[in-house]
Amino acid sequence: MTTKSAHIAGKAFVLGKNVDTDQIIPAAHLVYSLTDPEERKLYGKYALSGVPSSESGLPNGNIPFINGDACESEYSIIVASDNFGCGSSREHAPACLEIAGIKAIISPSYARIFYRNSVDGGFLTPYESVGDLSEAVQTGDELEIDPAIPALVNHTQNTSHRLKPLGSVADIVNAGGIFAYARETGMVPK
Ligand SMILES: CC(C)[C@@](O)(CC(=O)O)C(=O)O
Repeated sequence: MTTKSAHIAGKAFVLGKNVDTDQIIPAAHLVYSLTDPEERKLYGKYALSGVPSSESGLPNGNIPFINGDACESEYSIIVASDNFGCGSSREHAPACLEIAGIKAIISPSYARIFYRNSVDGGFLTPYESVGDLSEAVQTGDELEIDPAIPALVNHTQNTSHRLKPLGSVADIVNAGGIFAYARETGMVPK
């Protein structure tokens, strides 16, 4: 399990507000095994497949998150508007984004269940932005997250933005999830 709050760098994929779990991974795709090495790749292939094409990558949309028959995205950091991960409690939502190669999400706000699934499952790091950055970043921008500040650096636009500290979930994120954290802290046997 990688240290989830280390320096995360990669290309941005921008989304709007209220991206729900059915847009992230439509219910029809909840049939694949998450433990079978080959089947689990399909979660990456269909990640964000429920996002309306007109909103995919914004501002004028129609930017594919996954190209062709690939199961991994060229993008590593999602920058979205408010209320990311709303809707159902499916853990497949953060899981499919991790399988597709997403390391972190930046949004002003999250649905609580999606946020905790992301952290506790060690799937990806959900950073809260200070304000909505979905119009300050463009899909394809080269980003880097400095966890020490924390801050988002946009190397393409030569800008930087404050992020809210991870706070109480930092130790769980750094451990790579709640089970690793529980073993590390002796809450459960190693
Ligand atoms: C059980 C799962 C398929 C669920 O029904 C759970 C939920 O609705 O929170 C979903 O749609 O994600």
